[in-house]
Amino acid sequence: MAIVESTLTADVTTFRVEAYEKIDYTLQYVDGVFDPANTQLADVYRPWGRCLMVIDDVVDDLYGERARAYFAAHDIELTVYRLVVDETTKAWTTVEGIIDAFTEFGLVRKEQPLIVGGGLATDVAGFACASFRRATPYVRIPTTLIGLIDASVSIKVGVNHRKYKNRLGAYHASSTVLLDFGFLATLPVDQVRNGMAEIIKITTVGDRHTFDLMDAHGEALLETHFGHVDGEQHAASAELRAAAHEITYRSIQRMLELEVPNLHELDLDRVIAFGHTWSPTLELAPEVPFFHGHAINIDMALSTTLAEQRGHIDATERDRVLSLMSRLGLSLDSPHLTPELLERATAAILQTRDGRLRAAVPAPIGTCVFLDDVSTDELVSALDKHRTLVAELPRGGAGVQAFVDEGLPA
Ligand SMILES: NC(=O)c1ccc[n+]([C@@H]2O[C@H](COP(=O)([O-])OP(=O)(O)OC[C@H]3O[C@@H](n4cnc5c(N)ncnc54)[C@H](O)[C@@H]3O)[C@@H](O)[C@H]2O)c1
Ligand SMILES: O=C(CO)[C@@H](O)[C@H](O)[C@H](O)[C@H](O)COP(=O)(O)O
Ligand SMILES: [Zn+2]
Repeated sequence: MAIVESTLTADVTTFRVEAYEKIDYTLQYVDGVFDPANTQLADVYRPWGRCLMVIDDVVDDLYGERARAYFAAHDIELTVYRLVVDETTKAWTTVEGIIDAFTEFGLVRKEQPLIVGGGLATDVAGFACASFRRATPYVRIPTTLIGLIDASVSIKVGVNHRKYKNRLGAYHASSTVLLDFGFLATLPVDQVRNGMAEIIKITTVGDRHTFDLMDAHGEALLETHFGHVDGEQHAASAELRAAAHEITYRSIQRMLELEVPNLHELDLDRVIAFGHTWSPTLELAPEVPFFHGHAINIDMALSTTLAEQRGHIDATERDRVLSLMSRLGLSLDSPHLTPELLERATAAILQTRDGRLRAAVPAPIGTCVFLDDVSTDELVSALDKHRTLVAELPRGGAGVQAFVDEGLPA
C-alpha cells in the first residue's frame, strides 16, 4: 500500500515522522460469483495464474465443486485449504494453521489469498493475512448474512484469546469483497436469524426506515432466507426480494457511513457497537458459546429497556424493538446474564473503551446516544425490569437455536 503523504522532520535531539497510508478497497455485488461468465474473481487471479483459496469446510462441501470448475474454466490453478472453525476455535492456533498453508503454497509477497466463508473464516483468515509478512493483501467472499452485511464490510479482523472476545486482531481491509447474496439459499435458518441480529443492530440505532422494513418483513425474510427459497408460510416473491435487497444494501451502506470516517476507531463512541457492550463477555461465558447474533441481541434488548428507563425511547418503541427480536426467535434474555456477569463485563468494556462505558442506546429508533454513567445498581434494576418484560414474551425471552452446538450440522 503506497504511503500517500509523509513528512520527516529532525533536529539535534529529535526525529519526527508523520505518514498517512491510503486504505482503498471495494465491495462489489456479483450475482453468481462462481459462474464462469462472471470474471470479477478471475480478473484478480489471472495475472498470477494460480489462487490459494481458504474456504470454510461446510461451504466447500456445498460450493467447492463450483469454485474448482470456475478456476478450471479460467485456466487458473486452484489450491484449496479447508478451514474448520467455530467460535470455540476462533484462536491464534487456527491462524497458525492458515499461515502454514501460506508457507506451503509459497505465497509471494503481493499474492492475494482468497477467503470464502462466514464471519469466522474471514475474521480468522483475515487476521492471518494481517500477520503474514506484517500485511498480505487478500480477497473476501462472505457466505453468511453476518459476513455479507457486517463482518466482510468491516476492516476489523481477529480472534478470541482464552475467554476474551476478539482480543487479538488488526485493521486489515481486503482489496476486494465480492457480495453474492445467492449464498443465503443454503444458509441454515438459525444462521439467517443470527445475521438478522446485526441488521437489527445497525437499524435500531442507525436507520429507522430500514428498521421499519425489517419490522414489516422479518418473519418472511427469515423463512425464505431473504427471498432465496420458498417457505411454507411465505413465498420468495419479487416484492420480498426487493425488500431484502433494500434492507441489506442500506445495512451495508449505513455500516460504511459510520465506519469509514473512523476506520481505526480513534473515536471510541461507535454507533456500530450497540449490543457489543456486555455481549463480548456474555457470548463466551457458557461452556458452549452463544452464536454471536444471540449474544449481541440480549445486550441490545437490555440496552433498549435501559434506554426507555432513561427516557431516550418511549415504551411503545421499546416494545416494537423487543417484539421484532422475539418474533424472529432471537434471544432477549438468558440465565447467563447475571448481575455478576454484568459487573465483570462492564469492567472489561471500560478497558476496551479507554475508561468510558460509551454504551450506545436507541434515542429513539434510528438514532443513538452514548451512556457513560450507568452504575451497576441501575444496570441490575434495568435487568429486573427487562426480565419482567420478556417473561411475557414467547419462550420467556429465550432464543431459538442460540448456541454454537445447536446449529451445527449433525
Ligand atoms: N469483523 C467484524 O467486524 C465482525 C462483525 C460481525 C461479526 N463478526 C464475527 O463473525 C463471527 C460470526 O460469523 P458467522 O455468523 O458468519 O459464523 P460462521 O462463519 O461460523 O458461519 C456460520 C455457520 O454457517 C456455515 N455456512 C457459512 N456459509 C454458508 C452457506 N452459504 N450455506 C450453508 N452454510 C454456511 C458455516 O460453516 C458455519 O457452520 C463471530 O465470531 C463474530 O465475532 C465479525
Ligand atoms: O461484532 C463485531 C466485530 O466483531 C461488529 O458487529 C461490531 O459492530 C463492532 O466491531 C463491535 O463494536 C466490536 O468492537 P470491539 O468492542 O471489539 O472493538
Ligand atoms: Zn457483532
